[in-house]
Amino acid sequence: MKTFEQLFAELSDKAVSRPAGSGTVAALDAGVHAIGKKVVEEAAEVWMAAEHEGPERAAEEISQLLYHLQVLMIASGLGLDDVYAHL
Ligand SMILES: N=c1c2ncn([C@@H]3O[C@H](COP(=O)(O)OP(=O)(O)OP(=O)(O)O)[C@@H](O)[C@H]3O)c2ncn1[C@@H]1O[C@H](COP(=O)(O)O)[C@@H](O)[C@H]1O
Repeated sequence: MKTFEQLFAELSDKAVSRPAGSGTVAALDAGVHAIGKKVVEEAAEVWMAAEHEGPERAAEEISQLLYHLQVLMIASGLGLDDVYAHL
């Protein structure tokens, strides 16, 4: 288990170190357009899970949406504080 901040630190490191086989590196190389499409797809899956599939599936889909949002943040040059400033 990891927190939002721990995952963001891990993904930020991977963006720099670019380890072989990393899905995050592949997503970053695909670019903001492709990552954005993934965010929209995952958001729809969150909605469907929450409405039809129960809390456990909703939690799983929400974790995936948070992951893709973090990849989009990194691809856009945004840090945690840039987003937290608006919460
Ligand atoms: N938390 C996640 C995470 N959540 C979601 N995903 C990605 O999102 C996909 C889930 O999307 P879908 O539900 O659409 O499943 P899918 O259709 O089978 O996936 P695709 O065919 O679209 O890739 C997964 O296959 C992963 O590619 C994640 N990929 C990585 N992480 C974590 O990110 C860290 C870095 O990962 P790597 O960069 O791969 O090393 C590690 O701690 C991982 O646990």
